[in-house]
Amino acid sequence: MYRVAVIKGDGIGIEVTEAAIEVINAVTDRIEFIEFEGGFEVFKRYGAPIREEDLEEIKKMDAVLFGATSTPFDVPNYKSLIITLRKELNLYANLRIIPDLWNEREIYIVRENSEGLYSGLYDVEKEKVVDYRIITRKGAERIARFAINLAKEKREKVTFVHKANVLMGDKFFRKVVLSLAEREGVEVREKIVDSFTIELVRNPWNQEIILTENLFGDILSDLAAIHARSIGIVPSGNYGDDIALFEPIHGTAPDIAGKGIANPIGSILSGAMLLDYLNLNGQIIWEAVKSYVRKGNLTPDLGGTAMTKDVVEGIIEEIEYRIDPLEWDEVWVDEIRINFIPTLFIK
Ligand SMILES: O=C(O)CC[C@H](C(=O)O)[C@@H](O)C(=O)O
Ligand SMILES: [Mn+2]
Repeated sequence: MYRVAVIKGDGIGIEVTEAAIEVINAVTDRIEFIEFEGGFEVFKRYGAPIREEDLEEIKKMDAVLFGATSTPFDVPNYKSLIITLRKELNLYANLRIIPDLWNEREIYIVRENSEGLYSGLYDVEKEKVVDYRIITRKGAERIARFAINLAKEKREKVTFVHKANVLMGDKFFRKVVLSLAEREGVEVREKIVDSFTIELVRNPWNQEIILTENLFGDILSDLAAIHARSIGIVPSGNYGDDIALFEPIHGTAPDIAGKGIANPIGSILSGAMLLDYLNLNGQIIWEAVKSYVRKGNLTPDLGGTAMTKDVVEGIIEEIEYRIDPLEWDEVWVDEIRINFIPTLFIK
C-alpha cells in the first residue's frame, strides 16, 4: 500500500484534487490518501502555511498530491505553501507537460525548482532591495541530469533556454549543462529566453526537452499552456531524490471556485504522473482522458457546458472500459438483450 499525502489547498484546488482522487481510485486500490491542511487559513492560525508536525509526517509519505494555493502579495511573513514544500521536500526538478490531447503531442518543460531567483535570499534596505539569483554547480548539474535522462528516454535533444548573454549565473549554468550533455552524448540546442518566447508561440511542438532556470520555467510553462487550449489541462511533477509532489500548474481560480465547473483534467493528469512515479498504471488515465476529450462534454474553459463531476464520470467510464472491456461487452449485450428481445414479441 502506498501512502500519499493530499493537500487540496484553496479555491478550485479542493474540487480538482477530489476529482483526481476519484479517478486514481478507479485505477488502483493500492494508495492510501492522507489529507493535510495547508495554505493561508493555516497561516492565520499557526503563523506558517503548514504545521511543522504535518510537514514531518508528509516527509515520510511516498508522494504528495497537491491542489492549488494562492499567495497574497501584502501579508508580512507569509510564504507560498508550494514554494515552502518544494524547499522543505527538496523537490529540485519540476516537469511540466503541456499536452495537445487532441493530436498526440506534448511540450516538455524541465524547470529548475530549488534556486535561481527563487533562492529566497534577499537584502532589504530603505532605498534598495536585492533578490539573489543563485545558480550552484550542484543545482545546475542535477537538473541538467534530469533533463538529459528524460531526453534519452524520449529520444530527444535538450533545448537549454537561458540568458547567458547577460547573466553571469546563466554563463555558469550553461557551462555545467553543456559539459554534462557532452559526457552523456546528448545534443543540446541553445535558445535565448526572450526570442525563444516567439518560437514557443509560433512553433511549440518540436522543441525537444526544454530545460531552463526557475523563474524562466515558471513563465514559459504558462505561456506554453496556451497550446493546451486551457491551463486547466496542464499537469506537473515536482521531483526530489526521496519524494515527489504532483500538482496542476493552474491557480485557485477564485472566480469559479465552488461553482463545480473547474476543469479537473490538469489535476487528473497530475494523478497519472503520480501513478507512473509509483510504478502504477498512469498510462490508462492518459488514454482515458484523451478518449474523453475527443467526444465528451467539456468544462466551460474549453467551450463546453460540463460540470467537473461530468468530466470525472466520463473519464472513469473510459477507464472502466479499458480495465474490463469484457464486462462492458456483457453490459452492452445485456442492453441489447433487454431492449431488443421484447420488441420481437410486440404485436
Ligand atoms: O503563488 C504561489 O504560491 C505559487 C507560485 C508558483 C511559482 O512557481 O511561482 C506557481 O506560479 C507555479 O507555477 O507553480
Ligand atoms: Mn506559475
